[in-house]
Amino acid sequence: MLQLDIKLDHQQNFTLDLSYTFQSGGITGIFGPSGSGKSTLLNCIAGLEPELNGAVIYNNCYWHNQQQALTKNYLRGLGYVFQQPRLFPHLDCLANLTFSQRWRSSISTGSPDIDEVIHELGLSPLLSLYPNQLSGGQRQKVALGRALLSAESVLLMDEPLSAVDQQSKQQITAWLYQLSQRWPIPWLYVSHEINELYRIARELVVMSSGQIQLAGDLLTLSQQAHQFLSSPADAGALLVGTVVNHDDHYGLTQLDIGPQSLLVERLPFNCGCPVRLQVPARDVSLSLARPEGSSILNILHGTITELTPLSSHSVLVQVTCGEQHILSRITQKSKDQLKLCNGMPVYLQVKSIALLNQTV
Ligand SMILES: Nc1ncnc2c1ncn2[C@@H]1O[C@H](COP(=O)(O)OP(=O)(O)OP(=O)(O)O)[C@@H](O)[C@H]1O
Repeated sequence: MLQLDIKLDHQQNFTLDLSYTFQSGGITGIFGPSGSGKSTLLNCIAGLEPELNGAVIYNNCYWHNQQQALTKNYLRGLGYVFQQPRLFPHLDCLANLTFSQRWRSSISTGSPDIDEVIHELGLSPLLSLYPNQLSGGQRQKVALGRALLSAESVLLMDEPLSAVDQQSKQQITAWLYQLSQRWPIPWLYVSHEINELYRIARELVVMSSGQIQLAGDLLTLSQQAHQFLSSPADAGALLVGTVVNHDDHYGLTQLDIGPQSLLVERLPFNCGCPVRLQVPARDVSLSLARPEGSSILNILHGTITELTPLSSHSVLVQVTCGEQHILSRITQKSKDQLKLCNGMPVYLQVKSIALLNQTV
């Protein structure tokens, strides 16, 4: 457990001021606009902010109290992936990966060994290469591996996959999620991509102007996270479903989301498997009567629970279906023509559904 009650002034331009407890086990996603203080928060934990005031307490041990660092940063047992990979240029990949292992006093339960890190990050062909022989994405993977192999107490990850291609990103986030389930240490993961956090996080912290605006269980907070997106086009709902049936003839899988079902492209999971799904708001349309003769397979019904103007021309509509919420982005004109308001029953046509994670 990592407890923070901290304050930091950066030359009177910016103040970080927050109190929060990061639990062990499961990833806490840190989200917020540029300049909201996400990196500064990680640096405070890492002992890299000399002006820090307040308390940083790891498992009842004060790392920092008031204006004094009580545990040197290299003795905190941290794994830290910085925004820039910061590899040692004179060491090859293998030596970079293993560099910090010599400082480890113990190996924490559930942590990965070097073979697993090399395999999961696809580093085998790179081991004898030097940082200047690597692409940006490859350098980031080595930095991630180095952090995972050096961490004993806390993992700090500042946009660790921002330079990695989409396919590798999906594979790596799936692995990091599994890892976070078996390795019970606090794990802070900064990303600008809310979908990346929807894939891996258990908790979400949303920051703005150096303060925490929202914090708690990811599934609960995902309903409000769209307020903080820089682009409304990214808005989408996070849903939890369960595999109930496969239709091999049509290559489809049926997922239950509460009392209603969705059909998605055939998934390689057994019945009963829980999954996290994302439904982009731009791919959900609304109608007052059940649509007939549509090629869209997924038609749900629910009740409007929130209407949020996104601009003078578009509106984000939250529709509650059982205990889950789906977002639909429509035009202001459609909203006016249909006379949509809170409490109104509507049908939703869902055009696309993305699988985020194989488990909840
Ligand atoms: N050493 C410093 N001296 C003065 N101001 C700083 C210093 N480091 C950061 N800041 C300021 O602190 C604020 C928060 O910066 P920080 O890097 O923590 O934001 P962030 O949320 O991580 O942003 P991004 O998402 O762009 O990485 C910014 O206004 C920045 O200009």
